[in-house]
Amino acid sequence: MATVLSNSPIFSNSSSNSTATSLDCKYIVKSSNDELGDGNFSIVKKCQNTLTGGYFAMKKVHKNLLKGKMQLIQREINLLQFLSQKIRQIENESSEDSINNLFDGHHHVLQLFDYFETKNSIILITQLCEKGDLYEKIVSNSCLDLNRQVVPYTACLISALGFLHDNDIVHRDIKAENVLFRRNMINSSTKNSETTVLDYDTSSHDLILADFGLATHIHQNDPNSKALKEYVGTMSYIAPEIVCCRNVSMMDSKQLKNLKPYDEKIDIWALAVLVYFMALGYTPFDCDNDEETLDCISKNDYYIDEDLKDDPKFKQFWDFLKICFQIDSKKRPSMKKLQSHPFVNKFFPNSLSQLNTISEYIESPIPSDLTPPTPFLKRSSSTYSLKSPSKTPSGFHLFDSSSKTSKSTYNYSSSPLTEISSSSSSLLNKPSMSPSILTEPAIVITTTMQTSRLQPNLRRTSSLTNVNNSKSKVLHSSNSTINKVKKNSTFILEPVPPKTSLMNGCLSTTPKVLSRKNSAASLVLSIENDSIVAQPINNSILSENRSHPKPIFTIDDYVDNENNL
Ligand SMILES: Nc1ncnc2c1ncn2[C@@H]1O[C@H](COP(=O)(O)OP(=O)(O)OP(=O)(O)O)[C@@H](O)[C@H]1O
Repeated sequence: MATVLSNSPIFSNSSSNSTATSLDCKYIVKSSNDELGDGNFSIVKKCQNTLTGGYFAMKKVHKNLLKGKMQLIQREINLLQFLSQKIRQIENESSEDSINNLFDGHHHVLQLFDYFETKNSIILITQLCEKGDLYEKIVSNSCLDLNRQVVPYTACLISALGFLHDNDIVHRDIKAENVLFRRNMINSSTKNSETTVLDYDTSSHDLILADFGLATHIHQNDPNSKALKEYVGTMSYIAPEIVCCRNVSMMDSKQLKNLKPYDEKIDIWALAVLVYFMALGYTPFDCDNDEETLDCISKNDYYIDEDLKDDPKFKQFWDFLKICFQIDSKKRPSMKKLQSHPFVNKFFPNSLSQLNTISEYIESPIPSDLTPPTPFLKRSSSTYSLKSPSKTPSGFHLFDSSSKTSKSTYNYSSSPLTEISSSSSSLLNKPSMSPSILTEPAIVITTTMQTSRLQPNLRRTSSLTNVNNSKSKVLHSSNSTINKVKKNSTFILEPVPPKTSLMNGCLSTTPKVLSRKNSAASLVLSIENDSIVAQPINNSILSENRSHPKPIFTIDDYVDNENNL
């Protein structure tokens, strides 16, 4: 893995930085409203490189949130840098045709362009994905169209994960919230002249897998590494083998030794959960409480809607899920094999010829006693509780998928993470199930369930102002139509910014925020000798600012004022 940060003071604590020389920041945030999202550790804003004019996403992680866990953000940067180098290498070595292959995995992995450290924060500059995320898309539409959206999105995710796995990286947090849609690079004139009609949602071309905060290398050289025994991920999406790691921090050395490390197949399980969520609008294993959910995951006990079970339109969908939801991870197919599944194989003309039976997708045939039990319906209206941090050796804890909806507040410190407040909303409203149902799975469908199956996150849905719901032109699909759009692919990689325009891991002044709130200022920012300086409007390189001179704040001022972090 590439070593980064060697020439930088990055990740030292702020007090020890006080004597370090810092460069002027080469990025600005143009408005305090330019927030793209936030996570448990970060706030993400749109920014502009002041030397190139290029737009990026700026992920700002406050050092206070990382006390004692600096290695986590360092691991994320190392992985992203490693992947970005791989992407460029592939692009350089590929022929024009393969560069433009819309469903190539490396096009769908978030690129890191730059990173640096300020007094209070670690900052990552990544590809800008300002077209919303998959979670918003699903929730705002109740569910996605199976053929037009779910299938191409799944194909892109298979490719992206295949790319990661080929490079020995496991993502460990595949979920709708971590699938973003990139800024569309095609200019409007090109778009209008495009005559090709496709039978799938072309926003799939812009799909980007993000958030590598939990990603790690699969083949650890260090035999004592505990990374692949960590209890991490998002509750609804974790595989049975992660459930086995639940009490890892309380295990003695013998138990720990007997605990099998998991591998990249956990991403395949999570992918299947996501495919299910896209198609149906609710997740397959969620129950009243964590205990029940974990129990259902361990038993591979997922809900199948009886109305859809025999619907011919869903045949390949159920079959796809069946081969991915295998308790024994070895029986789950690799991403490569999944490409040949009829559910998605029209997007992979070069995939293996179609495999016919489940056993052809897996390493070994499924013994009859391991055939997944008939799933049953579970409903609840509860809020997930977060796991006690003491159970998580790595300092991570298992984040609940509903945290995105309930916006739980967490108290970060070097002491274990604790949930300090939480709303009661839950993605699913499901009634509790009796213990007898647990031991005797059966399909149970009630009218109540049919009407209340999806009551997601009203807060999120009410604020969906930036969801890209544009319906794509529909009709036919064939390899030839896929090829036709290659020439106008959205997969134009952002040009590599010149080295002089990058911060390259150095210690920096905090990025400036150009606020539009107060128009009284008579100066705008400009660049001289790689530094941002205030100067008369007409001389500014930032043409958009000319008619809107703005007061200048640092991003730390903004964040502190907002009490966001
Ligand atoms: N490159 C990007 N472009 C646009 N928006 C982004 C980008 N990266 C992240 N975001 C937005 O910011 C949110 C938080 O980012 P991210 O998930 O990387 O942070 P995190 O602190 O690691 O989150 P989590 O706590 O979920 O792990 C994302 O859900 C997304 O909405």
